[in-house]
Amino acid sequence: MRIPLIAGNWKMNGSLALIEDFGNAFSRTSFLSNAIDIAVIPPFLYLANADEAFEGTPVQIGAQTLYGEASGAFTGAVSASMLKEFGVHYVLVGHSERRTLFKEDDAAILAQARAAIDEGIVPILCVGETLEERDENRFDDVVLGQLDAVMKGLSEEQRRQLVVAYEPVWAIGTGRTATPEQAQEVHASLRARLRHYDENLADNMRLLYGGSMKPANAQELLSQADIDGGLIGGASLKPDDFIAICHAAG
Ligand SMILES: O=C[C@H](O)COP(=O)(O)O
Repeated sequence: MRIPLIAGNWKMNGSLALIEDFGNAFSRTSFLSNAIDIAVIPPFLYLANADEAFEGTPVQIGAQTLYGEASGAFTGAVSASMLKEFGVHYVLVGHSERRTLFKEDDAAILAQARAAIDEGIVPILCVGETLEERDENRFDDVVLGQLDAVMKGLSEEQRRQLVVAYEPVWAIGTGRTATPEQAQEVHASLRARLRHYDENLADNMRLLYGGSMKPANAQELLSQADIDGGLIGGASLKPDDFIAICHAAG
């Protein structure tokens, strides 16, 4: 019912050579094309090369962020229509690194999600609690608050375009993965909250897990009832690892 999505967020890593390596690796790999969706999310500068390198493979390209305005005097920013021109299918919004390092707040994240949807790009909304918030048992409030901040600002039709990624901040790049039970607990809360908006939406929305997912733990995480894919950081930089995770989902 929900097609798994495995998305590799390269963050500020990679090179033209790595794009080529991935293009070659995916050309040699066979997937059942309708069993799983796959995205590679490199830095902006490599999007055109990635689009070309992944031609003929099931991989779609994604962007790591965008700006919530259509055009104008916003030095350094990139709009949804520009991403669309480069064949971008997904865009991350609200990644914890953008929230923390680039001070993006809920209003900015909502504007980004709307701008993406208006251009037919699928926003992957990232939500997640810090270690302190988990230790204080506030993770549900934090994560559901981040979800509501975007859901409340979207129309029913717009909500249907969204993918959500739960990424506990304490598990990102730390090697410390949430246990499958911890991840499933939060995913179940997210899905329950989605039911307040629309039963059908809750059944169909894909909820990804992110945070130190790797070939060794992917299968167990992905077999949880409410985990519909992964948002992979470090392990998405090695073709063999990333492809192994894709196979675990398919
Ligand atoms: O966007 C990806 C996440 O931040 C996870 O990163 P990680 O797999 O390196 O922990």
